[in-house]
Amino acid sequence: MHTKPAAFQRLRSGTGFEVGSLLQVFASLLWLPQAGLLAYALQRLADGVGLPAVYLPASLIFILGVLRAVCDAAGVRRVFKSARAELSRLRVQVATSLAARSPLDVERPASGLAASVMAEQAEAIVPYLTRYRPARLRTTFVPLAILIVVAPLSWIAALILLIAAPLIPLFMALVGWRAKAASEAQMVEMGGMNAFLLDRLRGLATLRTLGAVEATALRLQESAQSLRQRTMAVLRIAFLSSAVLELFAALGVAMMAVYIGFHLLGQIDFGAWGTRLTLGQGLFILLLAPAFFEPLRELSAVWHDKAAGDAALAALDRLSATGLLLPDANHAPTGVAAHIAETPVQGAPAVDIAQLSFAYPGSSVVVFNKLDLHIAAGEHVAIMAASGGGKSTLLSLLAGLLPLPQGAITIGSVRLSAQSVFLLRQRMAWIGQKPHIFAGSVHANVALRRAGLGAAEVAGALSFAELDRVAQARPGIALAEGGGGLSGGEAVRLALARAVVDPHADLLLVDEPTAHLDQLTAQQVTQALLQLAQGKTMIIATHDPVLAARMDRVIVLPAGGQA
Ligand SMILES: Nc1ncnc2c1ncn2[C@@H]1O[C@H](COP(=O)(O)OP(=O)(O)OP(=O)(O)O)[C@@H](O)[C@H]1O
Repeated sequence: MHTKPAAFQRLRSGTGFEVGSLLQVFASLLWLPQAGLLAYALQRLADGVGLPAVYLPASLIFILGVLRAVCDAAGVRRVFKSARAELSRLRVQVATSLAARSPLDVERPASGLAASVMAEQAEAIVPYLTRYRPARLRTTFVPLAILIVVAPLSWIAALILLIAAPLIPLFMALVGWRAKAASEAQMVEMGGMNAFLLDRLRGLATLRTLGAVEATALRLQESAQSLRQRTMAVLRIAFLSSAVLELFAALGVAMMAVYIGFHLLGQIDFGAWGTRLTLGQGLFILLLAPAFFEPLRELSAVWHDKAAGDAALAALDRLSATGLLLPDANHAPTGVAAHIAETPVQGAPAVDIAQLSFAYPGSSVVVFNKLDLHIAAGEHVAIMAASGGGKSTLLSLLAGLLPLPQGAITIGSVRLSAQSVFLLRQRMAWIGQKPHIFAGSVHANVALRRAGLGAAEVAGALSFAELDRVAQARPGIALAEGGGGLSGGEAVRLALARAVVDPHADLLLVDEPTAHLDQLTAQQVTQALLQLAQGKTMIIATHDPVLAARMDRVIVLPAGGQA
């Protein structure tokens, strides 16, 4: 069964669309009085009444022409503006649903694919809304209006239109199925290629050192070739459908011309309800015949816009499919700044974990089974366990980056829940072993556009993290995506600087800060961390016994997470 994508059902056709599309339909319908006046004027000329008699109809034709152009332009403008607004709304919707997914969700769409669908493929929705939808509305009204006007003059003319017209949508529906499948295949290929390209570009250094650049280039070439074939398939269907429609439309108009011509010459004297058509009436029908097929031809020309639009909506839907969600995915906070300002400063929080059980959805590994832990306010603890023992998972659960587990996590006096997690996150700072560095200046990477962070605060934070002596870490220096330009230890210290400037952070969650660092750098990072953690609660996941020894307490997670 053919089901429409969910985004399609959510697609809003607000008043802008309706008014705009109706204006375009009205503009098309104005051709009827124009054609009537034109036929009348020619009839009068043929009657030999002289040129002055046609001045009035000619002026009216001109006025109607101007009105038509104005209505059409206004309609197109309104529809276009609404379509762009609708596209922005859909993008926000998809971005929100992507942001609601846990960063630990292994099924999250690849960044390249998400970027390609949201930025590039989603654009196909605009022609779908601006061209296909108004064309469909015109096809509903204009041929019907022409049929109603022509039928009382000649039943044969009406019959010709009636027979030729249904063949067109019938054929289009058949082609439409193929067109949609072809467009979907093309978009999947395009998204796949973008995802592959982005992924490999990120890992170019690895590929080069392992001598795998050739093989990657070959794979990319195959992908490009496949995309080319799929694009050609879409174009072939688009050309085929247009060609067939043009044929039907041309045949319909030709049949009408033959009938009217022979009727006016007296060769065919039936079909006009027992009378004979005048020259004016014949011309009127002849002028309307192409206008009858016009919306249908237009619909066929934009048929592949519909197919591409449907495919783009389906791709957006696949992106917004729910996966591993953040606890507050369905509790979008409003008035963020106000919330932060309202957060009472309570001093470092204690952390209580009671009967905590957790397994990743779809995984048979039980990471925690009824774990109990108490970390006192202001305490600095090291969490140690074998690799895969759940250290990072515990920190992620505390930070509300995974769905709520069974059992209770209480931070300060507030229990972690869908409602509280947003506010609780305001008082946490997360420092990971591989902090994400955005492409941009060091200043931007530390400030992260947070309110109230000027040059002085950022400089202070860099000095605290002992980055002020590193030439590559001056505030104005540009960093490459992924931290290019900084060493591993410098990147961790940059993450420290990010935490330093956060006045609300009194619970530090730190994931293996000294992993892969040399002894001296590890010592510097440890020192900076301890300094930062003064008066704050700090939980560090680590394998490093030297770092662990500097903490107030070491907690070893047993296998299976059972306390
Ligand atoms: N995103 C995920 N989806 C499913 N399972 C996961 C995910 N992340 C980790 N796991 C699994 O959960 C368990 C705990 O992993 P976790 O990363 O918390 O361990 P860790 O103690 O931090 O390990 P390491 O010291 O190697 O960093 C492991 O069995 C791991 O395979």
